[in-house]
Amino acid sequence: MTSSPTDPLLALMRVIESRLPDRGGDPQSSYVARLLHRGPDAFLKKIGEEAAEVVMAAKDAEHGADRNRIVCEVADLWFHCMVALAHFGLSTDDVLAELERRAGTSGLEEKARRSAPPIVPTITDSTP
Ligand SMILES: N=c1c2ncn([C@@H]3O[C@H](COP(=O)(O)OP(=O)(O)OP(=O)(O)O)[C@@H](O)[C@H]3O)c2ncn1[C@@H]1O[C@H](COP(=O)(O)O)[C@@H](O)[C@H]1O
Repeated sequence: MTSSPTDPLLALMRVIESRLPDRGGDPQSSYVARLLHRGPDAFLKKIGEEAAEVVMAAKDAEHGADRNRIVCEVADLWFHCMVALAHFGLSTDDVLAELERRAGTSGLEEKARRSAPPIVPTITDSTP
């Protein structure tokens, strides 16, 4: 377990999970249940939109606009990603565990490892 029980991300994750269709989430009374009921296309579209809004808020902030808009847009993006995680039976704990796994490994090192050419075994000719 990566997060503590008081972690706001964990608390929100549990609320989102409680809105899953097989947990009785009601699309009439819950935005999350409605998104989950509509299926992946609905929340994946929102993730794309919210990601674009993060970019726009950051570009606006570069030109003097309120930086707090970035916070709001990132919150919307995280929230919709969490809905996607719940749909696929995953949670913020899985993401935090992956980030923990990466801790201490330089991003440059990791990038170099990803783009390294595959190791091809050398075949030695043993015919007499
Ligand atoms: N954190 C959020 C949260 N962040 C954003 N949103 C909703 O996400 C949508 C953001 O979409 P937009 O900004 O594009 O607004 P919009 O144009 O109205 O959205 P669409 O019509 O395109 O869906 C809005 O409807 C927001 O209300 C959220 N809805 C819910 N939560 C959390 O989820 C919990 C459960 O919500 P319900 O399932 O609705 O009870 C809530 O108590 C909150 O803690």
